[in-house]
Amino acid sequence: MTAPDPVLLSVAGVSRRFGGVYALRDVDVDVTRGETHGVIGPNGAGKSTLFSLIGGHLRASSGTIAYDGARIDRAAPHRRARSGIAMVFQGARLFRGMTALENVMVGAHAATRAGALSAVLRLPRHSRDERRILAWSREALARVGLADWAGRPAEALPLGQQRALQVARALCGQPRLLLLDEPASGLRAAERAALAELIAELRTGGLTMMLVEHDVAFVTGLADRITVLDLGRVIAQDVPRAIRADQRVIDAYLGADGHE
Ligand SMILES: Nc1ncnc2c1ncn2[C@@H]1O[C@H](COP(=O)(O)OP(=O)(O)OP(=O)(O)O)[C@@H](O)[C@H]1O
Repeated sequence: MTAPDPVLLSVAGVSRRFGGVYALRDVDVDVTRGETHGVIGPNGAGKSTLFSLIGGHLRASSGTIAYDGARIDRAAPHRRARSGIAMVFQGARLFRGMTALENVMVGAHAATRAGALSAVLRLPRHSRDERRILAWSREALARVGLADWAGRPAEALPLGQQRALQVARALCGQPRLLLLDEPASGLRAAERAALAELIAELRTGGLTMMLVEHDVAFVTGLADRITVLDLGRVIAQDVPRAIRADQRVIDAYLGADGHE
């Protein structure tokens, strides 16, 4: 028997143009199973574009994206989601007027055939599906440390817990690849630390993740490897310690003293 390919996601030679401007140019990124892969770069470097290409919300102008050994670059976003790619979008909203648990259940419905709309409308559903979704959702809430918040209105949660709730929503589809787009933005130091702990726990549990962040210290503390983008190109790809010492990265991004 052959061992499974260690690479879960392979972005190869990917470019994306908007008009005459390259948002990404000839980008290669491999994410191995179980890895936490950081993506950093200054404003406009192409980080969000890369995520949108992986999630299927944008199409590449050229290049290929493979996931679990198969090309996905022509697949619609919902197909990618069902194959196990989950995203926490930058600035994603929660459903107001719903509890934390209901918010997660809507996410679970979106990841199953039951459909998010029937969840929102509370239409009659197969009770077996329903029980399974309830169990997954409770499990996802517990996994992010929000079990005690299940019955509270989502909008009443502090910002740090709202971010954790978004992670729970992504987790309840039982993804194999979780993409996090600037999950720490706007959080205070203590909330950031709690989120970092949550991501570290998910990593220990074997989940493969891609983490886009402006906060370089946040990424270097969590990632196994980091890809640095600048003006749409990969300028470095290495372990965090090497990234911090890389002269091209310091020049482009980190500043002379090695900090952002
Ligand atoms: N829909 C679009 N139409 C035209 N240009 C775009 C579009 N989306 C992105 N761009 C351009 O592509 C480049 C990369 O943008 P992108 O948002 O991916 O960068 P980023 O690294 O995520 O930046 P930030 O850190 O500010 O979010 C930028 O020059 C941006 O102006």
